[in-house]
Amino acid sequence: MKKEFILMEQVSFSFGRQQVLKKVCLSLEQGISYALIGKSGSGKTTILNLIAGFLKPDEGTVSINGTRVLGPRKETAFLFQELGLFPWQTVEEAVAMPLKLRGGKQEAKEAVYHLLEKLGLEKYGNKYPQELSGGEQQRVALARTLIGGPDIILMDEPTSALDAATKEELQGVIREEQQRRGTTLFFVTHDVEEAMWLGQYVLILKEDGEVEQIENPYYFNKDAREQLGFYEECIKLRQLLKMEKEG
Ligand SMILES: Nc1ncnc2c1ncn2[C@@H]1O[C@H](COP(=O)(O)OP(=O)(O)OP(=O)(O)O)[C@@H](O)[C@H]1O
Repeated sequence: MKKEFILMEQVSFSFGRQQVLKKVCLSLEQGISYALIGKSGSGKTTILNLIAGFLKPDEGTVSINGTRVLGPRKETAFLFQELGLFPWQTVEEAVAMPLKLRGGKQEAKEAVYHLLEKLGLEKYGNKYPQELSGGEQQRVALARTLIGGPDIILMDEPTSALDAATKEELQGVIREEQQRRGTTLFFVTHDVEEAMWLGQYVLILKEDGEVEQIENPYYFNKDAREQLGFYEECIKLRQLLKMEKEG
């Protein structure tokens, strides 16, 4: 039987007097990738922050694997728009940071270079973020997200600032790593095509707080982007979002 891993039950949240989420329910399984889409301002990032434990619900509960989320947990990793790479840290130091914080030393270097190699960054170990392109910086941030073997990765529009080619490259790495590692991935995007490429399920956050879940038949299809059906599904999703805005 399928079992929920991340569970939001009747979650309401307000910033001051502005109610952002009203009785939102979500049930996500372990090892699956979920894309969250919805109109601007509907509360997608707020949901991410609640699962991350950065915000607390006013009402309702968020739990992970049966334990209530009361603050950030070390097995949850994040990749947000602001990458949080420090100008004084080399790529190697940045990627090793999560392991160092947990007390790993020599193993850290090996693990870091193993991952840098996987992400095509092995030559950049001694470079600083400002010496790298936007796409390379994103891959460094992704390496830092993956290094500790998190069981959940939360991403907020991870490719929105990238040009088309770099975006595709990073999406490829994210998709491959998620499928290989079986990490639970939950990400917010404005890009319907990205949702269909990286999400095994696409979740639509609606105005009334309802979340519609659509299974993506193209998720395990490597050639999906060469198929007309893939783009037809994207158009359908875009129309659903538009109806949501108009309705
Ligand atoms: N720190 C904050 N203080 C006050 N209001 C906030 C804060 N963060 C977000 N909001 C408001 O809460 C609402 C939901 O914001 P949120 O960022 O969750 O939406 P979103 O769906 O992710 O939007 P977008 O797609 O535009 O990124 C918005 O109206 C926003 O202005």
